[in-house]
Amino acid sequence: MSMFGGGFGGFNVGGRPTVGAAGRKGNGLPFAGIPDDLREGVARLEAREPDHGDPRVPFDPVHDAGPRISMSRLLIGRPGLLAAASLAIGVETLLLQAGPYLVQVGIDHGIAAGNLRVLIVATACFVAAVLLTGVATAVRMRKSGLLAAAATRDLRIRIFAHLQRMSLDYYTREKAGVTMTRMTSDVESLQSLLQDGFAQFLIQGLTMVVVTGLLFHYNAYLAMITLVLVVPPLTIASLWFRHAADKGYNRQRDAIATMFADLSESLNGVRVVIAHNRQERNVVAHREVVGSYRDANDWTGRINAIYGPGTSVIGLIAMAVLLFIGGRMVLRGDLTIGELTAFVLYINSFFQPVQQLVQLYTQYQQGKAAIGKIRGLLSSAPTVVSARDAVVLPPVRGRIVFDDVTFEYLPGQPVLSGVTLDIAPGETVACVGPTGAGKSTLAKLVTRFYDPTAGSISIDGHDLRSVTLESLRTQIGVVPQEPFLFAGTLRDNIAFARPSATDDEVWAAVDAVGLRDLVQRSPEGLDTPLHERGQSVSSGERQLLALARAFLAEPRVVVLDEATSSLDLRSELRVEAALDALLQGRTAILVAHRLSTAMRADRIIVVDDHHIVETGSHDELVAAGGHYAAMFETWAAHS
Ligand SMILES: Nc1ncnc2c1ncn2[C@@H]1O[C@H](COP(=O)(O)OP(=O)(O)OP(=O)(O)O)[C@@H](O)[C@H]1O
Repeated sequence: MSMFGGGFGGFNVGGRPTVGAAGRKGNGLPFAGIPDDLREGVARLEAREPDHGDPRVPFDPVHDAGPRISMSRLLIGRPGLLAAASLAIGVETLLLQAGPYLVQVGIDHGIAAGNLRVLIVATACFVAAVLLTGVATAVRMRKSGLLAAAATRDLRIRIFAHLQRMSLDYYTREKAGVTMTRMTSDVESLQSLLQDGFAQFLIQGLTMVVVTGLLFHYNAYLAMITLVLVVPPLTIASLWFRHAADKGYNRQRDAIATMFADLSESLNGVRVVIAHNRQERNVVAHREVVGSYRDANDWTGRINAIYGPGTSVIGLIAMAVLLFIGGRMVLRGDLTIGELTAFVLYINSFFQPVQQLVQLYTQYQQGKAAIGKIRGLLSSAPTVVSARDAVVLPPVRGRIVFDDVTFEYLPGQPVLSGVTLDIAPGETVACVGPTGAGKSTLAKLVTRFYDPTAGSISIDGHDLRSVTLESLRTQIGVVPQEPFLFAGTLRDNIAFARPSATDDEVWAAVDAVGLRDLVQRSPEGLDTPLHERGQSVSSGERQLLALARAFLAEPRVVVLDEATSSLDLRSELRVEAALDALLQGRTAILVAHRLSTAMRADRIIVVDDHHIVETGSHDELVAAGGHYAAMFETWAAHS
């Protein structure tokens, strides 16, 4: 098991980029070093640079190796911060309850006894208690804020690492928006719970204990009446609320996830939406989704609206009853006015926590629902993983063998069945056939995006399942049907599989696919930023960039799913020339949508009805007069 930092060489994820040896030699600068008069300024700047520390996320490519997520684990993850925050909470709570006691002392021993000195001391103590409370609150907020930020940062990285680990089928199954919700709204609701929720929970709970003690200290009889009047109705109301809130908050989290999913789909598909005039319908559909979210909120709002004021009324009635009973005790001389005042003030401090705890319970429910969802995500395992005893695939020559391979996306519905194929090192095999025949699926099996349901695929005699995924994928270059470009520079995109590539190597790849023009035309050359998903380049250029990316990765085997979008003749010729350069000396599997591409291959296989129905060179297949010959005839007649 390797830590993130170790796995990525010189870069410590979440921390500062580590400085290379050359950089260190020159006092942090590669060339002349830092002049003495600037050194102090640089030291100051460096000191101010945020240090993100060690994210403490163990990375395992197979499982999420971290401990099971739970509220208590998140809290005790940073014991120092927790201890400091707890201490501040204790001080804050006790100081907050000093007020009514000092009022009682001021009234009974100051005002009623006519002693100004006592009144002044009581007032001064009151002010001091307020100031100290302020300090304790500040310390508590700072420490719990740090605790929450650290815990949620670790959690975010852990979820992200898990998403990197998941196989393709997960992303086909799960909506991107739902996954985004786990990373955003769910983690945020946990953050607010850790930052403020738990501290308040402790403060209010502790306050109730302290105040109960004080009520008994002032008058046990009155305290007993308070408990008898208040505890039974509060318990019944709280049990009801707990049950109702559990249901409500789970519903709310699901509704948020659905809303995000709808939003992200609309944003990703915005071009199609505009082109097909779907805006109005989409608004209607989104209104439905937002409507269910509103309903979920409405439900939780309604139960809060019953519970909150309900407990208030119980508290205030109890206060009125106690004012009457306590007042009679004062009249009889069993209680001083100061004691009654303090008692009534403390009753208020007894109910306020109940009110607060209601709000906190709401927050706790949200956090608990979020933890459940995150735990569900983290416990889902990738379906395609390196076996425990997997070996590193040595450099291959590139012989690929399909041995009686059957594959089903859905149980009982084979997409490929009994496929047997032997591809020689350096051979280019084009895969043709009708739409939906299973050509792309065949290509995905070679890159181990999926594992065969039955049979096996091997490369140079190694079953794909017996070698590590990393070593397999470094030797297989994939050019997908819809090349994806990332927001970043041209260089970042071309050197995606090998970020350490030198400028010369990047330029060699650019030249190999004939993109020098584009790079030279771009305002900042290789450093020109591309827009998200490469929207700022044409689709032909996107394909060429994807080919350059594969070229630079120098794989032994190339799997290329040809883009279906038609290009103008000039672009098509450029793509074909780039393809020739890429395939030179490599084993290649081409999913060919254009017969002109298929014709250039050493061998063509025709996939239809889950099987390879024909195989041979272009001339052989045309001469055989089968499926391929018919396809070729139709194609020739239309071109
Ligand atoms: N993730 C999936 N889950 C379920 N079925 C799938 C999935 N991906 C593809 N299929 C189905 O498998 C079959 C083969 O799909 P595949 O993409 O391999 O076809 P293809 O021959 O490459 O088609 P095209 O020429 O249109 O690209 C299709 O019927 C498709 O609907």
